[in-house]
Amino acid sequence: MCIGVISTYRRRSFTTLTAAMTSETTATIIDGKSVAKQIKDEIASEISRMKETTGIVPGLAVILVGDRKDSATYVRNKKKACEAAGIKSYEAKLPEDSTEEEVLKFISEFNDDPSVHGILVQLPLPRHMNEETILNAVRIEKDVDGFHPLNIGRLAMRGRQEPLFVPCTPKGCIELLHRYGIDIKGKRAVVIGRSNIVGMPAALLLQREDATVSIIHSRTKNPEEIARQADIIISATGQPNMVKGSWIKPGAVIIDVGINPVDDPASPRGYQLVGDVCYEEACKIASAITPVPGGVGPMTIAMLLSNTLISAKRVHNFE
Ligand SMILES: Nc1nc2c(c(=O)[nH]1)N[C@@H](CN(C=O)c1ccc(C(=O)N[C@@H](CCC(=O)O)C(=O)O)cc1)CN2
Repeated sequence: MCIGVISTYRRRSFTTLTAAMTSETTATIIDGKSVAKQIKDEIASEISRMKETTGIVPGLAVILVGDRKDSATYVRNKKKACEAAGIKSYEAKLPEDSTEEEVLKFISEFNDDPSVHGILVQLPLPRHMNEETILNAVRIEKDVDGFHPLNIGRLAMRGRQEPLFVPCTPKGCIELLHRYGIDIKGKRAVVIGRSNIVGMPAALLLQREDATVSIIHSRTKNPEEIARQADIIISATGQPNMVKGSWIKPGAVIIDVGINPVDDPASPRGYQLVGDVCYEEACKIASAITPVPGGVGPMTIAMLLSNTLISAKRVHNFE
């Protein structure tokens, strides 16, 4: 039984379970951790070939503002992953009470530094800062997070200029589907959540892959009914265990982006991480599912390395 928060998405509850839910079917577990490792190995060997033939070392600059523990962990993990792949990392750590101007100054320095091929501002920023102003200051050629409005705009406009980078988490979701041989073309896809970082770009990527896409958000009426039509669900709401078994069509593929801490005094950290989707229930109904942890999370960092390599190759015309 999955226990989650009561969310605005859940307007009515379903009492009848589908037949598949009571059967013994078990979904394929989409192992993001292994896929991410494989991709990071592929990137490391490409970087080593690039270094040998041209001497070029890709560089990634990370800007961290404030003292959030989770953000500090993600930045540390990004740095470690860069080192292992042969990417040089540059770091700017600023205190919580820094001004926007101070952050913009670092962005400007990294924008002008030719050894930096990618710039990333760790999110969320402190509340007194304007995220848009800061993300807009990153040169689009170095926007390895793909959050610049020009890159997002290009993602939305097919047949015109292509985005230089695609946001890492949604890119990782699609990569998982590809690497598990899951067809997207012509499928009904439902994205739950419409954030700029995950939900919206995930929906844009799915429709670029020729899926028929719906987005469920906090004002959607009857979200269960819409979700139950999906062949593929990508959930990115940050609401623990919100998507119950009753939301899932038998045989659907579930990509769970949520990484939600819930109190667990028995665990060494005092909490455990759960997804947006009630995993136990979903495993009995879906054909494939990403676990939390070990699903989409590790792909975010693998895609960041991939975008940094793309940037370095583009700057130096390396094939
Ligand atoms: N500038 C950005 N900020 C943020 C992004 C982003 O893509 N760019 N995404 C998230 C945080 N994030 C990377 O920054 C991130 C989150 C989670 C993971 C991950 O590997 N999670 C593990 C569990 C980790 C744990 O045990 O604590 C997993 O899911 O298996 C990597 C990166 C918000 N900010």
